[in-house]
Amino acid sequence: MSRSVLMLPGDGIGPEIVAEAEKVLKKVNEQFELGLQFDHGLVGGAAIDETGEPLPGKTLDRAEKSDAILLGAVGGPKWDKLEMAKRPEKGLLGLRSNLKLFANLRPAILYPQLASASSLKPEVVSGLDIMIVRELTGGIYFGQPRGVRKLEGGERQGYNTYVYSESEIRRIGRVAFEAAQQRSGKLCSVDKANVLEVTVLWREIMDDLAKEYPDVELSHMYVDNAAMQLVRAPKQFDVIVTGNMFGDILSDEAAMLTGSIGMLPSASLNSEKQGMYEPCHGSAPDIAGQGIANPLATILSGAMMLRYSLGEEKAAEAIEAAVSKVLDQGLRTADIMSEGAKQVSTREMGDAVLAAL
Ligand SMILES: NC(=O)c1ccc[n+]([C@@H]2O[C@H](COP(=O)([O-])OP(=O)(O)OC[C@H]3O[C@@H](n4cnc5c(N)ncnc54)[C@H](O)[C@@H]3O)[C@@H](O)[C@H]2O)c1
Ligand SMILES: CC(C)[C@H](C(=O)O)[C@@H](O)C(=O)O
Ligand SMILES: [Mg+2]
Repeated sequence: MSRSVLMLPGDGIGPEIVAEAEKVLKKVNEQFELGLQFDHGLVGGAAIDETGEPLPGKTLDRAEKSDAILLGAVGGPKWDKLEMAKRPEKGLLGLRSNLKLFANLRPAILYPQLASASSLKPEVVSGLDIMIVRELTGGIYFGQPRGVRKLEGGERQGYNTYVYSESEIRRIGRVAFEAAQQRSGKLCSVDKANVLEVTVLWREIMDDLAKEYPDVELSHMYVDNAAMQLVRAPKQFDVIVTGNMFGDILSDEAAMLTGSIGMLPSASLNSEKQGMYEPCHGSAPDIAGQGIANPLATILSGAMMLRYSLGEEKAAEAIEAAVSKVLDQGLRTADIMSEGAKQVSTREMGDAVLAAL
């Protein structure tokens, strides 16, 4: 059976890290006879430069037809002066909303080899394994109305709208409860229900859902406290479920517990389990073109793709084991470098994973 994977490298370090993930995926494709066909497309700034649009129709069409997508990152200062609707990030958000990729899974796992790279003391983070379930196609990112308007008197006012419907909350809630069932049975829902009505409803629906999952212990936490607890005692969390913007912020925070944002992969799924896979980090314009970016988050996103969209658990585990092996060998990109380790480039890291497979 032939399945198609669309590679969307994007901007900045995107092409550098996707090239390494592609090598790795092609190798497991051969080893495990997966029958994957690889195609490439344009998104973000790269697409603007070529076509004038951050999400060209051709890319969306291919994305809709593919079994899974691997995306690098989009954005960068070159396009920051464009109006919002034309920015590279619109291409990414357009893919997420058009493909209805409402469930964003962001696992923050500390590899024991990287304990000293974590922002926290080893005893606070050792064994850390958190799953952040972020709602991805709603909330303040997509709420209407939005924009910048002129007030009486001429002053301008920027505005966005934070909305969630019951059904949107319920469907992401189910993903999180099911994830908790498969893990330790603990779920923490993060909101701002002391201030925002939209999250009062969020909390109510989560409580309602909890009745259907008696084996899951549901707790609630305000987002400001959750941000603090993540750096105070992160191992109290197993699965976290939250809205689009809070999830964006908390996942970057959680990344540093694992040593680097360059270690955090993600899966964005729709109800058909079609998925887009991407590292949680951005296009890192400050290090683009230098060959020093960490490709592991993207390589691990490739493993998530094999697991969640392609049903190839063995191949996914092989990639994860290979990543662990290169870390055992003491190989580190600059962002996770520590004393006594050997610093390698983006390409050398990809080659090492390839060799470890
Ligand atoms: N999914 C995405 O495509 C995505 C995600 C986040 C940000 N962005 C975009 O990326 C651009 C830059 O955003 P930013 O600087 O706020 O965030 P960023 O994640 O690109 O970079 C933040 C910091 O982390 C470092 N970093 C990121 N990835 C790394 C890696 N793989 N290896 C080593 N270091 C890494 C960068 O060098 C930088 O110092 C913006 O245009 C933003 O909108 C895109
Ligand atoms: C680039 C941006 C639109 C995106 C987001 O905010 O979702 C990014 O920060 C992410 O975490 O994937
Ligand atoms: Mg982000």
